[in-house]
Amino acid sequence: MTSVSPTIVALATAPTAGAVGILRLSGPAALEVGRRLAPGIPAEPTPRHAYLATFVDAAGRALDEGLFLYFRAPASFTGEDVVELQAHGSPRLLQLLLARALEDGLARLAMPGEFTRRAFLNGRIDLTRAEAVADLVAADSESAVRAAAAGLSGALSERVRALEEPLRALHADLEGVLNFPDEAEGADEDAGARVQALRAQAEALIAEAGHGRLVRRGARVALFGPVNAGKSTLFNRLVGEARALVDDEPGTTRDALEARVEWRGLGVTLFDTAGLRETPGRVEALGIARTRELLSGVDLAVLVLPPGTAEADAERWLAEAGATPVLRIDGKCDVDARSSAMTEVRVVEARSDDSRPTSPRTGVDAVQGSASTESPSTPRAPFTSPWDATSPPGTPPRLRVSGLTGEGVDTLREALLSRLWGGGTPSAVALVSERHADALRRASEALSRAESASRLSTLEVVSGEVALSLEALGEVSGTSASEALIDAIFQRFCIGK
Ligand SMILES: Nc1nc2c(c(=O)[nH]1)N(C=O)[C@@H](CNc1ccc(C(=O)N[C@@H](CCC(=O)O)C(=O)O)cc1)CN2
Ligand SMILES: Nc1nc2c(ncn2[C@@H]2O[C@H](COP(=O)(O)OP(=O)(O)OP(=O)(O)O)[C@@H](O)[C@H]2O)c(=O)[nH]1
Ligand SMILES: [Mg+2]
Repeated sequence: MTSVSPTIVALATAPTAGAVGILRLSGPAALEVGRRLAPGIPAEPTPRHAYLATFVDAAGRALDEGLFLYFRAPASFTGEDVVELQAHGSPRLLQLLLARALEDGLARLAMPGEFTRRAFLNGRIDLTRAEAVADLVAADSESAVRAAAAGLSGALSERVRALEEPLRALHADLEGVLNFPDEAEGADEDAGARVQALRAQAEALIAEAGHGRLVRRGARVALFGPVNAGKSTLFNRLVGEARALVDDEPGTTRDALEARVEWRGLGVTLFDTAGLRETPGRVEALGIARTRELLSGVDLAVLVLPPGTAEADAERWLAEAGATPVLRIDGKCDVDARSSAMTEVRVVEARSDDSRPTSPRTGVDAVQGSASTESPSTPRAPFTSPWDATSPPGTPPRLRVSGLTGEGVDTLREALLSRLWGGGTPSAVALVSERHADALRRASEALSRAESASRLSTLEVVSGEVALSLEALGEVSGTSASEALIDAIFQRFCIGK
């Protein structure tokens, strides 16, 4: 395969000015083309040795002085001969070098992802690792970097293999019993149990796809609630900059605003939205319509309620989020509730000598695990804890936050992370993509059919389903990926990768 591939060339670095820019060649003519650009290089250069060389144009005029690297097949990234010219990072200079490399027709421009595709086709990396290369290039948060790096070193690949190998062994056992019933007698005995165990493993991987998506594209969190609740003030506080306009006039925010932050390595896109109210003006109503649309597409909505909000109103605002999970908080908690209070708050306050709920971990608004900076068992004076000590017994405590003073904001951040992520750290995740999850689902479904067939049907049927499951799994690792699937995967890469 290596010897018939045409030689490809592309810039391996971004087409913007940088300290160094790299032109990379892969294929049988890589060295020849490379030496035309760097004639001072010996005909048989030492592999992996960095030569300082003059790069020249077709007329032999110097274009740059840079490093020349040769990797001899198969000990290279692609498994083919690879040559790199590491030049100064002028985009124009690199264009000239690229044009020169193409000039004699010995090499053609690489297609997107073609270097990595060759690494895959030449057996250097499997499909999940090739995908991790693209994930790493696209990573824009620490958790995305770490998860992709884990994928590159084989985290997902190994888990898929831990599924694929026993499944293949099972298939071989079943086929053995079917084809050589005498020799292989009994090899199918525990088939049902083996299938079940493998299916559980597949399901566990599928369950990680949600986290994979969060890590890959970051979480989306929107602040919403009635006008003037202090959403924009809180947004600015969470972002750490005065991004949103704040004013005491209700209806200040019209267009939703977004900002990207990184919390504990997790990328989070925060949205500030137009406040909701019953009788908005025309333009404001448009903003409110946008708020509703946005709420339907986020991972988590934060309902910011001003002090003294009546429960019936709170319920109404809650409903605006539709199916999106909501974390409800009491905003402007620095304001003395008594001055702005409505009846409900007074009723609750009359009971403020009630002991705090024993655990804030129950219910939807709870902070889980060590993420909470507030120990639920520590007794505290009323109004100093970010957790509302005055919540009626039996209801989950609500977080009290002030965007103005910053009170409760750290706890809110942890509560958001814990709701988005649950326990553990965002970095320790296998990046299961939608593509992987889809193939794993098909593998799991086939196993489920195999499992019932093991009770109700013939061994042929069981074995057939196990084979289907293997085929679906092979789409994850690449062992049975079709040309079309491989095309689709590598087209997402950038040129030069
Ligand atoms: N300059 C440069 N930096 C780069 C790359 C590159 O191609 N060029 N890479 C491109 O993505 C990444 C490094 N990936 C690489 C992966 C394998 C091999 C390689 O030569 N593998 C051989 C030998 C292994 C060994 O010596 O341990 C092999 O697998 O046989 C090289 C780079 C990131 N940095
Ligand atoms: N005391 C106090 N005042 C606050 C707090 N947050 C906001 N405010 C004030 O409340 C008013 C409204 O604040 P915004 O942050 O603009 O409220 P909003 O929810 O974004 O309002 P709209 O965009 O109009 O829906 C401003 O005068 C803020 O200074 C807070 O935590 N405590
Ligand atoms: Mg606002």
